[in-house]
Amino acid sequence: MAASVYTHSICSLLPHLPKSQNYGDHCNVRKLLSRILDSNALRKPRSKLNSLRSSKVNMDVADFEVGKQLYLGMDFGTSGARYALIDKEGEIYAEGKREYPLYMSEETIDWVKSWKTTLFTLMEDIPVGLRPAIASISIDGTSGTTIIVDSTTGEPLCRPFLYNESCPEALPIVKAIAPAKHTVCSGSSTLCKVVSWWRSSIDSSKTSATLLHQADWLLWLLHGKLGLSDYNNALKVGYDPEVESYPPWLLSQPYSCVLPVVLPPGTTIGTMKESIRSQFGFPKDCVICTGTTDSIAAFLAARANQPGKAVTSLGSTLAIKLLSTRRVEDSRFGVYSHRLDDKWLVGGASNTGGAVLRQIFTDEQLKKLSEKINSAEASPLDYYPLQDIGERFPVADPEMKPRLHPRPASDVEYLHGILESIARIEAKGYSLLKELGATPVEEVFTAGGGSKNEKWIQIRERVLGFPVRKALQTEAAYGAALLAMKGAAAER
Ligand SMILES: Nc1ncnc2c1ncn2[C@@H]1O[C@H](COP(=O)(O)OP(=O)(O)O)[C@@H](O)[C@H]1O
Ligand SMILES: O=C(CO)[C@H](O)[C@H](O)COP(=O)(O)O
Repeated sequence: MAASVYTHSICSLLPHLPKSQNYGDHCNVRKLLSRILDSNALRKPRSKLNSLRSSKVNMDVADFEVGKQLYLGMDFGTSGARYALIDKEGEIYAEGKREYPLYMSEETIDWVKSWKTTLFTLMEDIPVGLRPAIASISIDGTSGTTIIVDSTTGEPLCRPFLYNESCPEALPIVKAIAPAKHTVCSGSSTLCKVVSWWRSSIDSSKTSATLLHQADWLLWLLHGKLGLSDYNNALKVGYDPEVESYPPWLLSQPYSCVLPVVLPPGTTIGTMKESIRSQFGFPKDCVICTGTTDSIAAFLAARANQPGKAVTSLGSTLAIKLLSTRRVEDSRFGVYSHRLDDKWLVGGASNTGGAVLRQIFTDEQLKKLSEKINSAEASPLDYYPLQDIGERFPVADPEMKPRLHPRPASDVEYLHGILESIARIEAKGYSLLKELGATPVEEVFTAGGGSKNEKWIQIRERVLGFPVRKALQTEAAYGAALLAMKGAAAER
């Protein structure tokens, strides 16, 4: 028992490893722990582990026009959280970011405490002089990050299941009830996580539980109404955004009692809790709106509004979103469609991406080495960059192994090979969407931390074969702020 508890606790340390994987035969648990504690994010001495901050006020508060309304978006990504404060013209008044502080208890990261602390730390970073003008707030989070909470208190009943964790033991049960190739038929789906929790929890928890996603839970902290989600976050538990309801095959399950009420993204839920409002100096009519997922917020930020336009989020993970007039889903390849008003955002999320780069290079090294890459030349190196075993898209294979060798003597060549290999995965993703019937891609905008790498954009344009450029707004927090603006407009 001790071993399994310990393994379980290590699992939450290494979110990129499948939850139910038997670490006994994969690696020494101590080695896993030393790896996460040695990673970039944890190199600072414990005393320095308070969250690192950067923020920018783009307008002089003294010039702020009285009566003007501002809209606050917050993005809770993989490695940290950001906020953007904009006006109705989309002008950024202030923005900031915080890395997640790591709270350890018995070798386990307390992600819920980290996210909650980061939420209120970000709110403290917002210039006091601008807070009275904030009309509405929305939040995006990582998709499929699942928190089962007590329906009365909102307190988590177990540790969260992170976005890229997999519960393969639940997959046969889900496949037995869902239509073939449905979005939930993936080990990393929210429904597999709910089934996994349901099978392992005691009866008393079952009757008093509610499912929330990361963004839902953070928004609940601000508005205080439990059990509300949006149809982007709820997609992977089985909600059908086309008919705006859960399907009968899901409602007939015993665990359907935990399912949240689902609203469109950017819907006003209510005003901010008075205790928080008065503590931070927000206005009495500041409304909290339903959120979305991080890669959809990044798409919204890019303002790509024509079918055929796409956004690739080069964050910790590679997520692609193509605006299509046709809905496509095929869990065999990790392809699903999110609804965006009357169109569909077709795509998927790979486990490749920036987090693999960060395991090998610091951001400063990435910048310096990238400058030396000849982006016009194809790299002969063929990798499949993953942090560890398991891939979600464009191949849904929980057993896929990372391939990052042979490593050349030159770090410039090595980085070139990794960036080009990730570009090939991106290209495979877009050609797969076309094969499955989505509107063919014409142009790709780039969001996320990797969007600052001009050489990578040039490599990707060569590999993809169509125009690739950096989005005007590359932060998902900007997209969440646009959702807040939508919610406030609906209130007027
Ligand atoms: N110059 C760069 N070139 C390529 N990738 C970069 C560069 N700078 C940062 N990154 C990558 O950006 C990622 C962070 O992007 P971000 O959008 O903040 O991620 P997330 O929100 O998913 O945590 C890191 O994993 C890092 O490797
Ligand atoms: O990789 C991820 C974290 O960054 C998420 O899976 C990402 O949100 C993609 O999910 P979705 O396509 O549902 O937005």
